[in-house]
Amino acid sequence: MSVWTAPTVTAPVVATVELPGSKSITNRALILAALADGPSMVRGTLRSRDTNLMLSGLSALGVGVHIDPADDTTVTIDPHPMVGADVYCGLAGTVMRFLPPVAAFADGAVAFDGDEQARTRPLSTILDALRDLGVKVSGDRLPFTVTGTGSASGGEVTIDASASSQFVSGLLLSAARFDDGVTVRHAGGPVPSMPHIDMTVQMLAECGVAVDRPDEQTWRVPPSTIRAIDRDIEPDLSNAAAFLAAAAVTGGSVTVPRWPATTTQPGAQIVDILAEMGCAVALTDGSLTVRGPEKLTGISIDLRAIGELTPTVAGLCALADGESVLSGIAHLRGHETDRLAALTTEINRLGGDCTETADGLRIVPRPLHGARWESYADHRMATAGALIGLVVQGVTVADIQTTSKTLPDFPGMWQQMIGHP
Ligand SMILES: O=C(O)C1=C[C@@H](OP(=O)(O)O)[C@@H](O)[C@H](O)C1
Ligand SMILES: C=C(OP(=O)(O)O)C(=O)O
Repeated sequence: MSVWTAPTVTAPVVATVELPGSKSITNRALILAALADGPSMVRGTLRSRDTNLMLSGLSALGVGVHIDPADDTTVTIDPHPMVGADVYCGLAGTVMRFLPPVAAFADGAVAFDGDEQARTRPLSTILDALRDLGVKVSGDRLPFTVTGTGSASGGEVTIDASASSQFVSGLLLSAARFDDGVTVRHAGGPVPSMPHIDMTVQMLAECGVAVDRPDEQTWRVPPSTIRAIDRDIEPDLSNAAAFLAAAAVTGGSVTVPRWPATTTQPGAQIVDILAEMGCAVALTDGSLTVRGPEKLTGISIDLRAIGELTPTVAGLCALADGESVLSGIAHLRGHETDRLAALTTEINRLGGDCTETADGLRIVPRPLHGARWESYADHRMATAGALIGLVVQGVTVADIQTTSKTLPDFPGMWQQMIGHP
């Protein structure tokens, strides 16, 4: 496993950073296009491990996937009758939770597998839901098999989505194709990452599929046609967060072009977090600029809706003045790794003071020193290590390549940002 020496800067970072497409929007767009009533073109497609796995999975199922040879971010998806296949999910939550409902419409057995670490991610909720909707499923976690017959009855299902919003999104994305549609009711603790469910609902609406909300806990999708549409994918704002944070910790200035004026991406909320920690933020002519202060202040914040920002925010807190408390994120124990344990171990290894609470982290800033920062196959752990390493000498990050889960060339982009080609 490669070890990467995180570059340290002695001057404020001043840069403009172009971000590739959003993972969450890309993988939804690909699923919807595969289930649509004709070919669709997706422009600005993110080409990273998670989205390439989605493209491979769809292609194995028999869906036409045509990549423009002149621009690999332009992809045409041509729906065909689907067949039995082997599908590899890697560590991608969006693949392991969005594709099994699609497999219900294949004619044959679809065998799913994934990385070793993926086998412990919560999955049984959506597999049980599929069984309740009339789909044949064997297994409760990776590896498992969905045996499709070309159609499935659908109907009403009650699930506990408190471990992941992706259970709801996965069912909704395919719901219109079930004979009776699908009604998903949530019963359990609070659902995390609600903006990601709003993203699903909005993208379905763009394809002509209306999602009815009889109450806060219920989503109802009648059987209907998913219209083929062409889409442009927004830049990935959760990935932008690590680069904007570089301005915050160095007192510098980072600009991200093509920042959407309105978005369902929860990553957009990094702007409010950085402002609360003392940064100046400005959206000018579609570009977002963050200017870092002399010293960041700590923050107390409930991150339940925006959990995927946690590693970046925790990195900022470890470098801020004053205590920070991050709450509402117990479900991060089921992300790529147990992120609460991983952040606590790694921040403390550098001399920091991070404690796990029942549903989050308490971080008290301490002077940090260099050490090896482990990534746990988690792209956001790796970028958090790079962030701290910008201002703490001697930080090395294990397995920096794991960032390719959602960014094709993080090390290159980071070096370019700080002006070290
Ligand atoms: O639907 C999506 O695209 C996502 C939903 C969230 O998952 P959880 O609800 O499991 O946190 C988020 O953390 C993940 O990165 C992407
Ligand atoms: C939780 C994440 O990913 P996944 O889509 O694999 O759940 C993430 O990207 O922070």
